[in-house]
Amino acid sequence: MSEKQKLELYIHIPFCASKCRYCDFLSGESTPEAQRAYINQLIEEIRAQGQILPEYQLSSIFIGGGTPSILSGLQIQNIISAVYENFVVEADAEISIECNPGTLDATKLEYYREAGINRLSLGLQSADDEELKLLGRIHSYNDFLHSYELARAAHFDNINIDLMSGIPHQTLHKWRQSLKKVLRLHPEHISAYSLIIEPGTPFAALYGSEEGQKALPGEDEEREMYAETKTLLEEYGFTRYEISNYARPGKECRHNIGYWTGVDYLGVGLGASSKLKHHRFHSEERLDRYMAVEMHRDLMPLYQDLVALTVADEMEEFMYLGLRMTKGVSGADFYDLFHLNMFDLFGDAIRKNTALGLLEVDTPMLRLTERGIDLSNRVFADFYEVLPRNQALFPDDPRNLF
Ligand SMILES: C[S@@+](CC[C@H](N)C(=O)[O-])C[C@H]1O[C@@H](n2cnc3c(N)ncnc32)[C@H](O)[C@@H]1O
Ligand SMILES: C[S@@+](CC[C@H](N)C(=O)[O-])C[C@H]1O[C@@H](n2cnc3c(N)ncnc32)[C@H](O)[C@@H]1O
Ligand code: SF4
Repeated sequence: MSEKQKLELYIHIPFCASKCRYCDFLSGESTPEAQRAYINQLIEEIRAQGQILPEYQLSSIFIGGGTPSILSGLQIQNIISAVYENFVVEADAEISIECNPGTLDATKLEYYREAGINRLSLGLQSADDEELKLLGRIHSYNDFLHSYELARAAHFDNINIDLMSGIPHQTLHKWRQSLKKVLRLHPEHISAYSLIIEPGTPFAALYGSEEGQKALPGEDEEREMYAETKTLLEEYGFTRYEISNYARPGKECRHNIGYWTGVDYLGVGLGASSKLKHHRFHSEERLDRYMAVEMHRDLMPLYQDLVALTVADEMEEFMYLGLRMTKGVSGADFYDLFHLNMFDLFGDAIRKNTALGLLEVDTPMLRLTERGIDLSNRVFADFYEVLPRNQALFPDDPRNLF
């Protein structure tokens, strides 16, 4: 029997208790009936996808949202059972679920464990109650502590905590206080994101204008927060392995590493993104239309913005996604995948950014410098749509026809 290919599965749960004021992810309030109907449709989709992708086996499953922990433990278990019934799942697969503080209880956690979930991601965002209120979160720091203790009591030994810096009126001191409170709990993983003011959110109306921006920490302060995060977390035994992600040894998130290293992934549920068989697409984003897809008949109505990736697209992705990781990208891995020399192919971008002190070469690795991490978007832009898209470069690849 031929060996199965590696696939990661993302499962989207688009429900939240209430909408946070900064968030533009695909999620909203709903009724228990709507949630039940959605889960039935999601399970139909999982069945249908399992049937058309028999050549794959799952190395990770990530249940994200929205707020997956708003569902009952049994509902989550039913979703995961459907995955096991329709896909081959590797024995040591990483199975994560995102949980919001204040929505967990011991029973839900018991169901999660029984279902095989082995990693929890808790969205704390801030350990300061004033900041939580300003963000529009439903929980207090004490609610979070309670959820965290329940998770430990249920023997979860791989817990991530999401935090956000750059919150309006946040100072370096306050950020440090949040980090320290969290570090005292000894989680295995911390994601520290910078708040992005997303168009169309209440935060965009409040803080998007020139006047509003004055409430946000300035660029220098943000950079200081960033530097402080690394210093403090390293003191506590964490390593930064990606621009926003820190882990204790061996606790890096395998699912997210897959996104940055070009592993195929399938997203199921409303608006989920996929990269599969040299194509990129995402699922229908409108709930009524998602619910109307006849999963057992034809999945095509589900797929939006389907694009075929050329070899050049995949080479560029290898660079600008791989460079997000602090260890960088390997010229040897590039050669194994594409049979070309990464340092020649991207010579201009590499020379320019090494001269600027933003990239460093440590053969066979190429990685961002500390300064390069601060200015990563500038570096990534030099690897985006720079290769020629013609037959001459890759004469044998059938994907050039696209
Ligand atoms: C989409 S949420 C889902 C998890 C869960 N509902 C929660 O909020 O805790 C995943 C993470 O994205 C981050 N996030 C959401 N909106 C963001 C924004 N505008 N800027 C930066 N990070 C954001 C938060 O840290 C959040 O924990
Ligand atoms: C911002 S990340 C947070 C991960 C977290 N820090 C951790 O270590 O587990 C997770 C969010 O990204 C989004 N996401 C991840 N994979 C996705 C996919 N394939 N399609 C759509 N959204 C996705 C979801 O909104 C999910 O809540
Ligand atoms: S709980 Fe998470 S997904 Fe829901 S609105 Fe808030 S940040 Fe967005």
